[in-house]
Amino acid sequence: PALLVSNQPVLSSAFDYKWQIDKSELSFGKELGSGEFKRVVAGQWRNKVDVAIKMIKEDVMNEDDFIEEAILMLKFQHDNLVKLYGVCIRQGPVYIITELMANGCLLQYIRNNQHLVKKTGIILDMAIQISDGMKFFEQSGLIHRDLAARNCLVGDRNIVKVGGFSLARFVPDDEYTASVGAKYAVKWSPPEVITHARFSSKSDIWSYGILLWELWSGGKTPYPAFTNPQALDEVSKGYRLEKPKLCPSKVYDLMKRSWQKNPSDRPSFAVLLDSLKAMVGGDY
Ligand SMILES: CS(=O)(=O)c1ccc(C(=O)Nc2cccc(-c3cn4ccnc4c(Nc4ccc(C(=O)N5CCOCC5)cc4)n3)c2)cc1
Repeated sequence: PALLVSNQPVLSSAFDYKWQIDKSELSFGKELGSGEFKRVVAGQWRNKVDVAIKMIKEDVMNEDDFIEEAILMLKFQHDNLVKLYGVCIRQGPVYIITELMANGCLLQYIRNNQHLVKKTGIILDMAIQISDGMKFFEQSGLIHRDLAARNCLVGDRNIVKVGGFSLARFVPDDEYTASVGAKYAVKWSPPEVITHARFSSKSDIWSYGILLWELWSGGKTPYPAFTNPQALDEVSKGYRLEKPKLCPSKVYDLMKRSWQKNPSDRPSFAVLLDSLKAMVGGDY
């Protein structure tokens, strides 16, 4: 059941006063990134708290979906999920105010810090933090649907959190088929999502396996030699990403388990987390 808010009164009841931020209390800094539907700008709240301000691009995205993301962030808080501070819902376009992650998206961070790939302990810890956040998603009955390095964020001291809840949805009780033909990240999606839009925590697990590959390959795009259609075709015939040079074989084993064709043959985030934690200290 979607947490759809259809109009202002419902909206303001969804976010009681303490979650509502007055725009006049915000100061705006540099643009951090901008996507098709929204911009993200650094800022300050009451001139003392560093924040990231997500602004919906006027009329290209319906506000309800945007608000739904904020409601999910509000209801599901965890140390490894980007924290919601509040929303601005009056005074024009809606803003989502979150904690500012000082080092930006994980994909760019890994690309800009290639030396990290040689530091197995640091990359392993990043992988553990993300699987911790995703285990919470899994246990909450939430599906992220767009897990990738580009949707994770890096704070200070290599703290990593899962962000980009925009496509997150609840686990469907029935056969969930999202609007077919909707735009998904092909190279991060398992076969059952591409062919039947059948999302589940097991499709998030597949994406997490791809994310592990991104981490250990220094932020390369998966299936570098293939276009999206070619990758689709090869994967459906059983082809899988090779082990990145610096990736420990035990981690690669987890990637391959995450890419089992049959969703129920893939591990849970709880199992992945325990397996990764057992590797800390060098047993990989
Ligand atoms: C210049 S680059 O390397 O090509 C590069 C390109 C893109 C990005 C990026 O993070 N994009 C993006 C897109 C949507 C939302 C978000 C995004 C969403 N957020 C939610 C909470 N916090 C953030 C946040 N924080 C950022 C983003 C960028 C920087 C920054 O300016 N950096 C440059 C210097 O090195 C540290 C990072 C610092 C904090 N960025 C971010 C970061 C670096």
